[in-house]
Order: sequence, then C-alpha cells, then structure tokens
Amino acid sequence: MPDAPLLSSDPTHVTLLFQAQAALMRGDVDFSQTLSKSALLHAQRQNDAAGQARALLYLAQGDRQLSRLRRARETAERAAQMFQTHGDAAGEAEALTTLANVLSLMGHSADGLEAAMLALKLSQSSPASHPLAEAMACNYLGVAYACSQSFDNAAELLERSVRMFEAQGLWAESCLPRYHQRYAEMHRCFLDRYYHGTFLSLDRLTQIAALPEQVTSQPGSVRSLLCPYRKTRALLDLTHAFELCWQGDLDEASRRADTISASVAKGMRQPAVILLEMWLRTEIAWAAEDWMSAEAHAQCLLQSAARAENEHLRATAYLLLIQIYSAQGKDLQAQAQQRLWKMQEMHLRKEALHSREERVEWQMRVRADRQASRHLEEKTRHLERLAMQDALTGLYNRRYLEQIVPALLSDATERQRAPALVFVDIDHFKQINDRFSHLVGDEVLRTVGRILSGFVREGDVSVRLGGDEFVVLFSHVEAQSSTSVVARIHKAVNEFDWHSVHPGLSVSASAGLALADSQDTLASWLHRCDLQMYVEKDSRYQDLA
Ligand SMILES: Nc1nc2c(ncn2[C@@H]2O[C@H](COP(=O)(O)OP(=O)(O)OP(=O)(O)O)[C@@H](O)[C@H]2O)c(=O)[nH]1
Repeated sequence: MPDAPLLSSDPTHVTLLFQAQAALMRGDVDFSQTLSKSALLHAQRQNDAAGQARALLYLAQGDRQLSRLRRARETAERAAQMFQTHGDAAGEAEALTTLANVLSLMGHSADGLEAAMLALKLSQSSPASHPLAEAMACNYLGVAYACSQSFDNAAELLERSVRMFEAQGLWAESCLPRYHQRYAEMHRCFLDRYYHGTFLSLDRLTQIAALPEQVTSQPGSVRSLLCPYRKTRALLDLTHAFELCWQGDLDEASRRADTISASVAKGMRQPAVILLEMWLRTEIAWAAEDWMSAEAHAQCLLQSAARAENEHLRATAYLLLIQIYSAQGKDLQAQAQQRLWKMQEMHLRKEALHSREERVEWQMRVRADRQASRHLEEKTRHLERLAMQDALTGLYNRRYLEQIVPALLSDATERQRAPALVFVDIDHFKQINDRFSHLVGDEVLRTVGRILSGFVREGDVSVRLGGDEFVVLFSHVEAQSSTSVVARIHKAVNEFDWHSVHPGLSVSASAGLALADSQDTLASWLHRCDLQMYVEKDSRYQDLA
C-alpha cells in the first residue's frame, strides 16, 4: 500500500480546499462548510477520491466546531474510511484524531480511546505525516483518557503534547493541550468532590500554568490572532476563573467570568466557551449559596449540552444538579436527576454498541471494496494480456510490437545498441492448407511459433504478425552475426521433424533481418525486413526452379 499523502491534483479543488481550511482557521465555519461542500461535489464529479476524503475531513472539523457532533462523527468516519481504502495513513490519522475528539465529547469514551490510539500510531509510523500530527494525536488521546477518567494517563499524554509543540516553538498551539491538561484536572477535582463531598486537593490544578510566558510576551503574534488560539485562550481563562472560585475568591472569579463573557460577545460565540462559562456560573452561584441561580445555570448547562450533543458536559450538569438539590435538602429532585443521569448512561452505552456494529459493517465494506478492486485489477491485467496475445500460437501480436518498439528504438539510439528485427514467412503456406487441411495449417503455425520462441533470450520477443508472418525482435545483435541468425532460423524450421505433425508434410520458411536505424519507425523497420525476406525467398524459389 502506498504511504504517501492522498493529495488532489485538480487545481480548482486544491483552491477550494485551501480556502475551506483558511476559513476554518479564521473561525468562519459556515463559509468553510460551504466551500468544503463545493469541494466535495467537485471531487465526486471528477471521481477524485483524494479530494473527497480531504473535503469530508474539513466538513467534519467544521461540524465539530459547530457542535454538530453526530454529523461530525459520521463524516469523520467516512473520511477515515476513504483515506484507509486508498492507503493514505497520514490522512487517516488526521481524520481519526478528529473522530476521537468527537467520540469523547459524545460520551463514547471507549471508542474515542480506540480511535485516538490508532491515530497516534498512524501519525508516528507514516513518514508522510505532518510534523504536528503526532502532537495533535497525543493531545486527543489525552482528552480520550480524561473522558474515560483515566487521569494519570491523560496527564502524561497531554504533557507530551505540550512539550512537542513547545519544542518546535509553537507556543500558541501548545495552549490547546495545556487547556486540556487543566480541564482534565478540573474534572478530576470535580469528581473527587462528587464522591468524597469535598475537593481532596487543588494543588495539581494550580501547578499547571495557564499560559506559557512566550504567549503572554508576544500577544500580537500572527498565530495568537487566529481563531482557534483565541478560543483556546478564552477557555484557558475560564479554567483560571474555576480555580479562583474553588479557592473561595468568588468576586474575582465573577469578574473574570464577566470579562470573558464580554469578549465572547465580541464574536467568539463558540459552543465550547459558552458551555464552560455556564458551568462556571453554576459553580459561582453554588459557592455563594445562591440556590436559585445555581439551579437555573445548571439546568441551562444541561439543555445547552444536550443541544450541542456534548454528553460529557451533560453528565457534568446532572452531577451538578444532584449536588445542588442535595445541598438544599431537595432529595426527591436529587433522586430524579440521578435517575435521568443513569438513563443517559444507559442510552450512551446502547448508542456506542450500535456505532460499533456500524463500524464492523464499515470494515466489511472496506474489505469487500478492496477485494473487488483486486479482482478488477486482475481482470484488467488478464484482458490487457489477451489484447496483446495471438490466440492461436500464444505469441505476442502486432499490437504489442507497436507498443514496445518506439521506446526500444529511442533507448537503442541513446545506448548505441542495435536491436534487430527478423521477418519470417512460411513458404507456400496456402498449399499446406489446401493439401493437408486448415487444422494441419494451424498446427504448422503453432509449431513455427514454438521454434521461434526457442530463439529468444531475456529482452527478446517473438510475435505473430498475422497469417503465416512472424517476427522475432532481438534487443541486440552484433552486425557480423546477423546473417548467421537468419541461417539458424531457417535451419531450425527446415530441419524440424514435420512428419510428426502429418505424414508427407515438409515446411520451410524465409527470413530477412534488418538492424534498427536511428531514423526508423516500426513501419520503416518492418518494411526493410520484409524486403530482405522477399529477396531471400525469391532467390531460394529461383534456385528451386
Ligand atoms: N490454417 C490457417 N491458415 C491461415 C491462417 N491465417 C491465414 N491463413 C492462410 O495463410 C495463407 C497465406 O497465403 P499467402 O499469403 O499467399 O502466402 P504463401 O502461400 O505462404 O505464399 P508465399 O508467402 O509467397 O510463400 C492464406 O491462404 C490464408 O488463408 C490461420 O490462422 N490458419
């Protein structure tokens, strides 16, 4: 399987894809989706698998940003499948990285882990992978571990991802795994509080620096103006406000939440930022024992997470509501939320099983596609062989000669080597047919074919041109031995035991040789051979007469 990136070669398509990617980076997701859809249609019309896979990947990434996770999952799976079918491991790794993130957010943590592990392995093993692909795959494997509540593994992978970005001086990019480090640790603290009634320790959270110095010291760098960075920056700021809130500094936490909220209103209304802010507002109200607001914010988080198909934050909202109701002694409401949370978990398990079944189907389809294309290739090769072969003798035919001679002629001129063509024609073949039958005639043709094949070495070719005319193409013949080649062919046909084919049968053939000339085409070369053969045939007929 090739291991090169699957790149479209159509310029219209390349432009559309380039613009779609640029729009994604600017945060203009709707425009990016429009361009990706056009790119997809264009690629489908051109039957361009590479282009289709890439367009699907950008569509999936756009859907993920718009929090249309189910659609993003389907599209990312299709992209991964197309990349896989075409043996583009680097593209497949990119699509699987997106898929892993989407699955983790959808609450399909085991599937998310599997996709992220495969993405990391593929990005490490494919020489065509982008240098940042491995860092990105590490990041999303860390996220998948965090969503599976395997926090130590998550911390290790996210730290690796941060280091990889930083080693390349990509400080703005390193903010993404840094945010995930803080988010994973926040989530661990949150679960501690749920199960133990109190935060066991906030130390690890405070130890993860919110922003690398290099980013704060270069606020105007080009990268730091791009949308993904601005979104990550807002998310990182929010995690800092959580830390303040959990440490009891509610005023500062509120003030920060307001500032971030104002900047979100300035055009970064990303679902991820909005949802995290709702969680933060719930935490602040809960800590201030403002129960009405706490309930309202948690309910709002629950509904928004459901709308955004973010099952991870939806579960967080259930846990918040359970605790907020319990803290007020509203046990019935707390139990009701508990039941809803369990039902959500059951539904997610079912959905994950269903998507596993779909994936098995998909694997079966990929296998069937591969098998079908292998059969097709074999059939095409077989047909190509048949098209180049003479059915009666099994020798090559004239079409094959036409195909190989031009390259042979130019190669020979370059290397100063003279290939030779020997034209062979059976003497009085019509009489053999008339006297012994066509069946015997056929056997004579097959036998002459076998005799001529005995002359060829590697690189030489014997051909039946048609009727009783044959050609042997020698890739190299010394000028002084050309007459002996003709004599040997002549002798081999004459001295064959033709009686074994039919009693009373005798066969002879005439042959003419011509060395290739630097100006030759196949026609001119054959013509000289043919003339040579007739000269020989004439002289022999006259001798016999
Ligand atoms: N048995 C058989 N005969 C064929 C086949 N293809 C062509 N022929 C016959 O081969 C004969 C060739 O006749 P000519 O071109 O006159 O050649 P010739 O009789 O060998 O005469 P010279 O070349 O002058 O020696 C014709 O009668 C064709 O019908 C084939 O596949 N099988």
